[in-house]
Amino acid sequence: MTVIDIPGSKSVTARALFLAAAADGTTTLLRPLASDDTEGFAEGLRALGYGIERTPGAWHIEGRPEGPAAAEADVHCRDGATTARFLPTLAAAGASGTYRFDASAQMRRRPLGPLTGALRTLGVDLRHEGAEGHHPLTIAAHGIEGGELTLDAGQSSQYLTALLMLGPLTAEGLRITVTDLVSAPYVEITLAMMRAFGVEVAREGDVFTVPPGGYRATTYAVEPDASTASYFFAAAALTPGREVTVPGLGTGALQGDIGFTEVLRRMGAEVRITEDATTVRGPERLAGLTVNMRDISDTMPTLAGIAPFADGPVRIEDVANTRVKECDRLDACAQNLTRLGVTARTGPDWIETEPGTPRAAEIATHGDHRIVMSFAVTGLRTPGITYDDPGCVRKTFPGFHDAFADLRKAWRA
Ligand SMILES: O=C(O)C1=C[C@@H](OP(=O)(O)O)[C@@H](O)[C@H](O)C1
Ligand SMILES: C=C(OP(=O)(O)O)C(=O)O
Repeated sequence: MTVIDIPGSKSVTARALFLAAAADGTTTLLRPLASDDTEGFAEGLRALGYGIERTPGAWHIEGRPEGPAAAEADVHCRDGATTARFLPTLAAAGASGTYRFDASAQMRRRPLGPLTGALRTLGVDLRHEGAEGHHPLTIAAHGIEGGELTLDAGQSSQYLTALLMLGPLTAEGLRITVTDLVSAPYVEITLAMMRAFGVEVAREGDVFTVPPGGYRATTYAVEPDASTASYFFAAAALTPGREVTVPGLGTGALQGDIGFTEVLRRMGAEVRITEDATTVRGPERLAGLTVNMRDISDTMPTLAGIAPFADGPVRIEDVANTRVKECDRLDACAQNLTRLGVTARTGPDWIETEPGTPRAAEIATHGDHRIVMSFAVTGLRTPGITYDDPGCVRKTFPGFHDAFADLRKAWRA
């Protein structure tokens, strides 16, 4: 059995930073993720005037229920959509101040129109410099009254998460009716974490009612990142008789991406989930399958990376929004599988692969951490895979290559 220590969850760390910054008091965040996305989030908070101190294994955030301390700020959100969507929302709730937000070239292309539209509906003074619904943008904060909203979160659940977290910072609270929702388990993370910071959201079907009143500071332990864990679980699934155990992700895990292990189970892997750990053991043969990954689409590339080794076709459905992530992931997966000599087809919201024997090639990463990490799993069975930008793993897991090399070494021994 190989025990893997997976760094903290990006999604949980980003939410915790937002909630801690807005809370009344100082929050201690245990085992936060230190990666480009979350460092970018913390840097943005500092630019807005929030105090963050670090001690080994912990970040301490001074909450400011009244909003940013800075009267003006220029915030670069890097390549992180949580930063690019959550931080402007936090700043908009401030009593006064003018804040400009920009992001990487890819993040500028990624949409946030339904979120900026909703903020404007709430009376936020928000101006785009270029295309509507895209970075860069400037917000002139003057507090938010609150009220009713209708939101289409069919392209990204992050719009809904941002508005839910905003709710307690408005004078009257928010009532949000959601007409469509993708990546639904991420909203469950949001609701659970808001509860940990003292706010109970009432939910009736598609309607979320968020009370005013602000957040309470707390001590919060970040669980390991379930999407990151998927590469190690997939590695076990690809290696008959090998086991990977990830402590800290058990039956109580907040992240929906732990559901990737259910996909591996359907393919034949043995999966054991206890209260505080998940273990995957590789089967003799991997079965093909058709699977809907709408809820867990960050793990779509992970499955694409091992799909050629299944003994039947693998078809992944309902993942249209993976086309507006760090790259167009459906096209990037198909392109790289083709480079490896594997037959892959895509449609508007699906990808399908045929069984094959990948051969060495350079992976076109498109700057996407998940493309690198997914094809690193393929590389367990395909010597000679290289990447045009291996360093882009820094977005969520700067230590990935070392951790994966350690796994390979352990299994060779
Ligand atoms: O809320 C979050 O932390 C996230 C939500 C998901 O995005 P979408 O809702 O845009 O699919 C996921 O892909 C992303 O990595 C993190
Ligand atoms: C899509 C991702 O990130 P984000 O949307 O937070 O930039 C991801 O980490 O796979």
